[in-house]
Amino acid sequence: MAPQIAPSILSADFARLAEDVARIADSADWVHVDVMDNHFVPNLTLGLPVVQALLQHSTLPLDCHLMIEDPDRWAPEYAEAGAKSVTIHAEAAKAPIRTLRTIRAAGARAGLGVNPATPVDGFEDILGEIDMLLLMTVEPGFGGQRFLDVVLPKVRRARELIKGRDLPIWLQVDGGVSAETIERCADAGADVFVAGSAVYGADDPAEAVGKLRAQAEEATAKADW
Ligand SMILES: O=C(CO)[C@H](O)[C@H](O)COP(=O)(O)O
Repeated sequence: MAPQIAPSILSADFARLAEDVARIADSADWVHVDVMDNHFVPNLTLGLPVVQALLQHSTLPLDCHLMIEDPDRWAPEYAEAGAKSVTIHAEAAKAPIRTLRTIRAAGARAGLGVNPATPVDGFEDILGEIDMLLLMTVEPGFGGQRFLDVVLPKVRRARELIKGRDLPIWLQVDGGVSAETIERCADAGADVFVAGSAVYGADDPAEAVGKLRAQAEEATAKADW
């Protein structure tokens, strides 16, 4: 799959979300929405009502990343509301298989997210339930953090597992993805790139997306996976 860019609105202006989403509508593939509950992560952002409102204004599909304590309860609601991708965290879900299946049944792509210190090998047996694996490349909770290089071997390992099973699973990296780090992520095997501050911190967010995409495409073309 060609690399996809998913700007995170965590770094957008929360008072002008619809306008900030419109700024990347012609250049990005997804709008990445960070839902945080101040329990799973030490930050509070937005929830279902804001996602429902954004769905009325976005021409891009929404990729909802639930950094919340009870994803089993809430994930199906995001999918039913119209989010095209819903990611739950492995560290938080109590019934991940049931929840992933419910997300799919509601017509959305089912994502499983893991924090930097969570290994991916334990999830090999449930890869068939997943449409996207999200590897956090910072500790979740805040935008603008420094990329954790220590996660790159896990990106490689995840790509190997996906390839070994010949499954059409997307591999997303999230956190500290920028012009400085995106090539290393693509080289290791990522194909969906979340970028918050690198996009919304730029003077021209659409142009920033285009540059990130070009870098990811070039690195992917040279990669050995
Ligand atoms: O999930 C997140 C934080 O938990 C954000 O999506 C992520 O950090 C994006 O922001 P940036 O690109 O600035 O790191």
